[in-house]
Amino acid sequence: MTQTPDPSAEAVERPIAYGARLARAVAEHGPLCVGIDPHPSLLTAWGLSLDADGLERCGRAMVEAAAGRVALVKPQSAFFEAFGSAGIRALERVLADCRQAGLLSLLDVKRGDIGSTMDAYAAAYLTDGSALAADAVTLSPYLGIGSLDGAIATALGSGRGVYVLAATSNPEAADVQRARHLDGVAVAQAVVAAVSRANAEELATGEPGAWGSLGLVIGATIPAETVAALDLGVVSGPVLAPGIGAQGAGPDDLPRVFGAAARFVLPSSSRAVMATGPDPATLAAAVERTAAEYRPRT
Ligand SMILES: O=C(O)c1cc(=O)[nH]c(=O)n1[C@@H]1O[C@H](COP(=O)(O)O)[C@@H](O)[C@H]1O
Repeated sequence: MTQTPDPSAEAVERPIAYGARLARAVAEHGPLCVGIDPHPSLLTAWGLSLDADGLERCGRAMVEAAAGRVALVKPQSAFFEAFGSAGIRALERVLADCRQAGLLSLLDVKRGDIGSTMDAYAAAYLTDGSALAADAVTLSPYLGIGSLDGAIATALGSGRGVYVLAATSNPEAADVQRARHLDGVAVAQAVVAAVSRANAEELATGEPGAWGSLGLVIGATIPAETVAALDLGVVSGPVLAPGIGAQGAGPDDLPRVFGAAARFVLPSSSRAVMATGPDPATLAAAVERTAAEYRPRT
């Protein structure tokens, strides 16, 4: 996995690495990631119209509730794409609000394609000046982890990050992710190892002790057999852990699944938080309460 950005570009102006920016935000606010998943049923429950205007109001209200209370938010692109170009425009506004509020955005797009196509996705999501630019995106490695090399280089070169799916929270995932390579290593573990190696290379040239800019996605609901197939001792970057709240996992599941890597875990909750809206004060209180549940006890 190649992850070193173009050295000539670095010499001109080196942006602050995503891992360093994230570690700082987590130190300030705690590790909770609030998901922005405007399901149609949620728009209805919030009294909003089932169109791009409803989406935009919902998404922007979530940014307002999260800003200054958590380190990052994760808009789910699918719910915006479902409304076509007007939905994409709403997503652009939500991302612009994040930038303005100084709130890190992790755009959940789960892209994974051949390398040349990945370069176009990277231009859309990981390049300064793009209307859809986020601080990080989710990527799928299941066309081969090497197919993500170009997107990873683009992310690192612009001070952004990517989160690579390793062991996801859905029950169907085990067939592929727990399968073993000929040498016996589980597919999900090979993803963990490749991302961790790339982080080690990045960190070798950066601030000691900082987080790597490349993350993993490991569901907080994964079963014991999947946990047993993973060695997370090598992790040195963020681990997004969806599955808390609506999918049933809670704070007590994190040590069971992540062990010593728990210090890198970003628990992510969408529906459980959003269900408390739309009243802004109630929503902000739910964000704060959930964030407090996951902050390390001092
Ligand atoms: O990449 C993700 O965020 C993700 C990975 C995974 O393994 N499981 C998972 O649920 N997700 C996403 O996390 C969100 C789940 O939200 P809630 O179940 O409502 O908290 C959705 O946007 C999912 O697409």
